[in-house]
Parts: sequence; C-alpha cells; structure tokens
Amino acid sequence: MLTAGESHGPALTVIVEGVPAGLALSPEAIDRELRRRQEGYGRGQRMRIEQDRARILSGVRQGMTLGSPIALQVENRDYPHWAHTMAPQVQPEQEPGAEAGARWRSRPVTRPRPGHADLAGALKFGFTDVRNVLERASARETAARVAAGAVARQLLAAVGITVVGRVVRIGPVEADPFDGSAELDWAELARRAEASPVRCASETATRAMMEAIDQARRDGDTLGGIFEVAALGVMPGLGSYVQWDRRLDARLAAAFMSIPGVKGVEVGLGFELASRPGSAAHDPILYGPVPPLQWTPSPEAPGYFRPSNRAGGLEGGVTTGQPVVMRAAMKPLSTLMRPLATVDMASHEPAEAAVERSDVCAVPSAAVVGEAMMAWVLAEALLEKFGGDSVEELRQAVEAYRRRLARR
Ligand SMILES: Cc1cc2nc3c(=O)[nH]c(=O)nc-3n(C[C@H](O)[C@H](O)[C@H](O)COP(=O)(O)O)c2cc1C
Ligand SMILES: C=C(O[C@@H]1CC(C(=O)O)=C[C@@H](OP(=O)(O)O)[C@H]1O)C(=O)O
Repeated sequence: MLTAGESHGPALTVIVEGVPAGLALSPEAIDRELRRRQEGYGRGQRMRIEQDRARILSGVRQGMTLGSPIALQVENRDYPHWAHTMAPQVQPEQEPGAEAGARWRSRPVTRPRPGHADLAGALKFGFTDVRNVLERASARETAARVAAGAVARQLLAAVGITVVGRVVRIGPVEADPFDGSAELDWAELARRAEASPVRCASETATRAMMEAIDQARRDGDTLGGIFEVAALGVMPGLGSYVQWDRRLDARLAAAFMSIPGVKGVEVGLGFELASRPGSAAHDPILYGPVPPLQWTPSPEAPGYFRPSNRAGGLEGGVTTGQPVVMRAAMKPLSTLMRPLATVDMASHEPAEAAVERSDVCAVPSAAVVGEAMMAWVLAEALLEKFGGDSVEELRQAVEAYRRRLARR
C-alpha cells in the first residue's frame, strides 16, 4: 500500500496493490472499519467533524476486485476550514477582515511540541513552518491504512482468517492482559471490547479507564496505553526463517511500530518471557484431538496442538497455527493543553509548545489501526506463500496445502 495526504488537505488516498481478482469487496465493511477507528472515549473535536468513508476510485467493478490497483480516497471534511492554508498554489496574505480562525490557521507554527515530529522534521526538511511537518506526521494518515487494512481483512476472510483487538491498559488502569493461554476466547473478548467506549473487554476497567481519561483532560494532560491484536484461523507456515527480513514476527513488529505513538511491541508473552525459565516459557507439542483455536487440517482427526500459546502463534518467524498475538505500547499524545517547555524557532526564545485542539487518549483508535496492520502483513504473507491471480486460485492453493498437512 502507498498512502498520500495531509491531515488538513482535501483527502487521504491509498493505493492497494496485489489484491487478486474475484474478491467480493464490501464498501460497507471498509466504512465500518473507518468508523471504528474514529471512535473511542478521549478523542477530540476533529472526530466530530470527520465522518470517514472510502470512495473506491479503481480496481473494483460490480462489487468484484479486478486484480488491478485499488485506489481508495477518504475525504477530509475539515478541509474547507483550511483551504487557504493548505492550498497547493501560493496564496495572498489573509485580509485583515478575514474570519479570525482562517487568519489563525495560516500563521506559521514555530513552537515545536516535544514528543511529536515537529522539531526533528523541521530540521530534517529545512522548514521554518512546523505545519509542513505536522500535516503529514499526523496520525490522520492511519485512516488510509485502515481502509487498506479493511481490504486485506476481506481477503483473509476468504480463507477463514479473522483479526480482533482490544485495549488492555490506559494510563494507570490495567485490564486482564494476554496470559499465554491457548483457550482465550478472543471472539467473545472482541464482542465485549466492541461495546466498550475504550475498546476494553472488562466493564469495571472500562469505567476506570474513562475516569482516568476525564482526569487527564481536567489536568490538561494526555494518556497512553497498551492494546492487543490477535489473528484467528491462521494456518501454520506463513513467514519464514530463511532471511532476517522474512521473519513474520519482525515484519509484524515493524508494522505495529509504524503506528504513530507506538514505542514498544511484544509477540505473545514478549518481555514476560525474559524472566521465566524455559520450562515455563515454551508451548509443549502434543498430538491428539485438536482444541478449537488451533488451526487443523481436519477438525475430526487428531493432529498437532499446543496446550498454551506463550509464543503468540509464531516460532522461528513462522506461524504455528495458533492465534497470532501482538501487543503494543503507545506513549501519551504529545499535544498537551498545559504545554511543555519548548523553544520558539523564529526567535530562539523559551516558549510554551504550540497548542491546537487535540485528543486526550487515542489508544482505542490505535488498536483498530493495529488490527489493520496485522491484517495487512498477514495478507502479504498469505499471498507470498499461496499466490494466485484470482481468489479462486488462492483458495485452491490453500486447500491443496491443507490436504498435504492432513497427511503429516
Ligand atoms: C489514532 C491516533 C490519534 C492521535 N491523535 C493525536 C492528537 O490528537 N494529538 C497528538 O499530539 N498526537 C496524536 N497522536 C499521536 C501522534 O501522531 C504521535 O505522537 C506522533 O506522531 C509522534 O509519535 P512517534 O514519535 O511515535 O512518531 C495520535 C496517534 C494515533 C495513532
Ligand atoms: C485527524 C485524526 O487524528 C488527528 C491526529 C493528530 C496527530 O497529531 O497525530 C492530531 C489531531 O488532529 P487535529 O490537529 O486536526 O485535531 C487528531 O485529530 C484522525 O485520527 O483522523
């Protein structure tokens, strides 16, 4: 996928390349994901302006993918307020009589926010107006990724793979994080998370998280947290150990790390594994009736399975047939209503960091972006292993593999 678009420009665009022909693509399912990304207690005024929907510009005809690049566009409804500031052509100075907001928006931003890309980006590109940085560094870009991820999800669904996510920490409040169990009912957790304003499966923790967000808002502060994403129904054998950059854990980690604000990523039990002896860290291999969450070539026959999933469905950079489980830690957002110290880049004088409107907490949204990134990386790995110009060819290749594994 290749995304383009500034946060306050006319639109975000994403080109999704490599989707096989013959996939029945639901525009509603794409818009549903876009809506989920916008939700979440702690989001700011911008999300009341936007109503993200994907316009399909290419690659789909009569509800079916054509195998050609799929171009998707998400309009920025905020753009009309920024049309003067964001115009590609040189604009005349705002008239003194212009609307106050328009004049404010066109002023150069010179007080970089600690924690955002502002200072590093301005130094890198030689900008005197930090707006040139923040427009693209903004997580608005993740709407384009979620649209692409929604296409990947529909491809994965064609071979029985689903992706779910949930929030397990916001600031000081923690809620039942992944414990390495092979029986965790991810689908039920996802159902409950979907009903929670902070995307958390526990009702008690949801209330405490919302209170923590309210308190941060009152304090002019922001909060980070941790989210988990799991992919269910993944067959063993995606990814590879034969080169460093084909290890699927490495690719998933990079994809999660690319979400703005994410500073830590774990696979399965992750950092917890460091303090355990090997006997309590790995997942023994058994053969017999296969439990529900373990992928198996034939549900009626005995097969390989694991009594635990501490590895998070990945060994040697290859999927094991257990749920693929990733966790990510997001730092608190960098725009503080009680700003941190910075330096005005125009005068070199000490100053308070620039304040525009901002979210207080975006961990629930980041979890949806995490689901999209998981879907994207798995769809790539699926196509690498099984290929196919059409979804029918892909299905046949998966089915042939299933039959081969049934004889092992
Ligand atoms: C969905 C989402 C919404 C965000 N909203 C804001 C925001 O309103 N204000 C802010 O300062 N940062 C926000 N961020 C975080 C910034 O994009 C991020 O802190 C910035 O890119 C720097 O992070 P980095 O060092 O990981 O790149 C948001 C991130 C995500 C994923
Ligand atoms: C627009 C989105 O998130 C934005 C991400 C963001 C940032 O600095 O990353 C800053 C805010 O934008 P604005 O300055 O326009 O209020 C968020 O609203 C979105 O998620 O769609």
